[in-house]
Amino acid sequence: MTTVQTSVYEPLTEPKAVSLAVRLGLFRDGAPLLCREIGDGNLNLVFHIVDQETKQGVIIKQALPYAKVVGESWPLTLKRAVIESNALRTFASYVPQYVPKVYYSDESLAITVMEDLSRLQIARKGLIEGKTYPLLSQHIGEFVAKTAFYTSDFGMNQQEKKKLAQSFVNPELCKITEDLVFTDPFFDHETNNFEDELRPDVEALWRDDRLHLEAAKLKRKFLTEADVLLHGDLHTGSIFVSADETKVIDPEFAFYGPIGFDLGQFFANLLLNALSRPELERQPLFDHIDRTWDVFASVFSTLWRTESVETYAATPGLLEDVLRHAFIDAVGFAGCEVIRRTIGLAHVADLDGIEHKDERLVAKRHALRLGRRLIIERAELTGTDGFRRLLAETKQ
Ligand SMILES: Nc1ncnc2c1ncn2[C@@H]1O[C@H](COP(=O)(O)OP(=O)(O)O)[C@@H](O)[C@H]1O
Ligand SMILES: CSC[C@H]1O[C@H](OP(=O)(O)O)[C@H](O)[C@@H]1O
Repeated sequence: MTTVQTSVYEPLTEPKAVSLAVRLGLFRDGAPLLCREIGDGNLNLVFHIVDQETKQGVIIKQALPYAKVVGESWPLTLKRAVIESNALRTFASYVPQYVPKVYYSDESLAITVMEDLSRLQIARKGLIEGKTYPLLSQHIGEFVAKTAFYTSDFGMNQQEKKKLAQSFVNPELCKITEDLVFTDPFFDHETNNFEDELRPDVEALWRDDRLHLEAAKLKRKFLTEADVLLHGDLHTGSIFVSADETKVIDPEFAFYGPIGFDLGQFFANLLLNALSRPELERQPLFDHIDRTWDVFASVFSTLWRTESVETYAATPGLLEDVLRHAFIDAVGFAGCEVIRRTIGLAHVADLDGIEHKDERLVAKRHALRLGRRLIIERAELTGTDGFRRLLAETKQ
């Protein structure tokens, strides 16, 4: 992967981002440039630089040496910028239509310079506004199927796969997920963050041995299964979308992990949006879950049958076994994500944005019951209609 190493690290400011863009020749000479730092995520700086005449823009994303959401007391590797730019390039080799173009990256500055996607909207924001995005699930199903298959031992040379997996060893970012998704919300941990009124519900989760056992099994999978190259944080805030285009951003958590993980994160964030809506307005979210799984299973199966490099791929029953386990795991991972986005460190605007406190608490209690059942009963779901059923059954 070509990542340049030129300068000594310093966090950029808006004027410095403009100077860098000019130095890199990203704009014509004398272009009237306007730069704004627009990062609204938990970790990084994002500079949007636009030529005021041509309206053409670029994005410079820069990692900070700490987690922005917490501050300097939480140091974090700058290497995540290299992981992010390399993941975007790797994904682009399979599904260029679903990722921003990377123009340049610099390891020392921890920057990725990429395509400006401002013409699109972050899916979480649009879904909160009630938009439906008819192609979102078809595109995400295809994105996950192709990136998973082509980076697996079935879709690429198995020696090359080991080398690729090595280049995506991402211990510090994985540790964040191991803690914030799989551990802290299930125990009385200082990173947790929830309304006082939820304490009895949360304490019940902390005492729930059955839940602990199943969450532990899912965490173990996340820790040990180097199956496919994952995005690693595929929530609706990591997806830009419009009526006809979808682009996945922010793969700094990329690593080799269990095939069901990205699907589970995506399902969970659709469910969190469903929980934030009146019942009668939830159908588009269920439709997205159904379609994501159907497209994923269909594209993955076709690639498996037509392009597999592994002798055993033709063994009757193996593909069905892989898909079945991917689904069960995705359901369980979705349960963990639903719980952590409700009571853990990093929340979602879908739930936190519910204005009326009583309604917000109702939705959050519902989320906790749903997450628990998804984790515990994951192997009993026979298809994506199980999400609908569990959401209905966990209503108070
Ligand atoms: N390629 C892009 N084009 C336009 N805006 C972007 C682009 N990448 C990121 N952004 C903006 O910056 C925000 C934060 O980016 P993100 O990659 O999610 O950062 P973080 O890693 O801190 O979560 C996004 O929500 C979006 O508004
Ligand atoms: C301390 S990181 C918390 C949380 O933030 C990440 O999301 P994003 O970078 O998209 O804002 C990731 O989900 C982490 O778990």
